[in-house]
Amino acid sequence: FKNTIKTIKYHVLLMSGGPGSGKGTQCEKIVAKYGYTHLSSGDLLRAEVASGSERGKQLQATMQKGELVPLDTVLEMIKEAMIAKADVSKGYLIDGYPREVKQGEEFEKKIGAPALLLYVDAKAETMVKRLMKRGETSGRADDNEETIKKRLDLYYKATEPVIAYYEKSGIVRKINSELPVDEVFAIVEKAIDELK
Ligand SMILES: Nc1ncnc2c1ncn2[C@@H]1O[C@H](COP(=O)(O)OP(=O)(O)O)[C@@H](O)[C@H]1O
Ligand SMILES: Nc1ncnc2c1ncn2[C@H]1C[C@H](O)[C@@H](COP(=O)(O)OP(=O)(O)O)O1
Ligand SMILES: [Mg+2]
Repeated sequence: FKNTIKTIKYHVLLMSGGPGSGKGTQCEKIVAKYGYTHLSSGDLLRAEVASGSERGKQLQATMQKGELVPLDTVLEMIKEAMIAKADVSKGYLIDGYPREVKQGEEFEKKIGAPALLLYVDAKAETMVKRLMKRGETSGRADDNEETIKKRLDLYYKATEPVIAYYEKSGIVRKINSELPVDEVFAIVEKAIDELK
């Protein structure tokens, strides 16, 4: 694995922001326009849960509490998914990782340096409102009031420092996600088009 991952020569974009800020929504639009490979850590974890494996059961319990699953598990999943797409990928869009500074450090060590971090920013009040609405239909075990509160707390405590960590390398672009989806995407497009 180690050697394979080093041959990845395309852009790696990170999508960061709070729960319900609109990461997944913007990722879908990015994939449609730019053809990047979208890897959502949450989706990868939920797929493992859906498989019914023993590991999946443990992950489900952690996610239901709004806590972070072990770093090694999620990084290994992302790495494997990246390698599986290495031949066909035009670039990678990593959604939901890193969620803590340590995850960022390990990513750099084991995979490489990202080209851009899109910081999808919305107010806490907005995020809660969107997640409660999403919860009406998402079927997600973590889209309930109690877990949402924990996820938000953890976001401010563990994930926001990740953004400060990457700001030092000048790759952070802040995206105002209070705007309507298409207006948010216009800002995203600008940030991506500046690459190269
Ligand atoms: N700019 C926006 N304006 C209004 N609603 C939005 C916007 N972006 C996302 N949403 C809605 O908010 C909810 C959470 O979005 P999602 O993309 O799943 O966020 P995340 O992946 O960051 O948790 C979804 O129901 C989505 O339709
Ligand atoms: N990088 C990561 N490290 C640890 N746990 C993670 C993780 N990414 C996702 N998880 C776990 C904990 C999260 O609360 C849960 C859902 O993640 P998600 O689908 O990315 O949420 P959202 O899109 O609402 O921000 O999965
Ligand atoms: Mg998401």
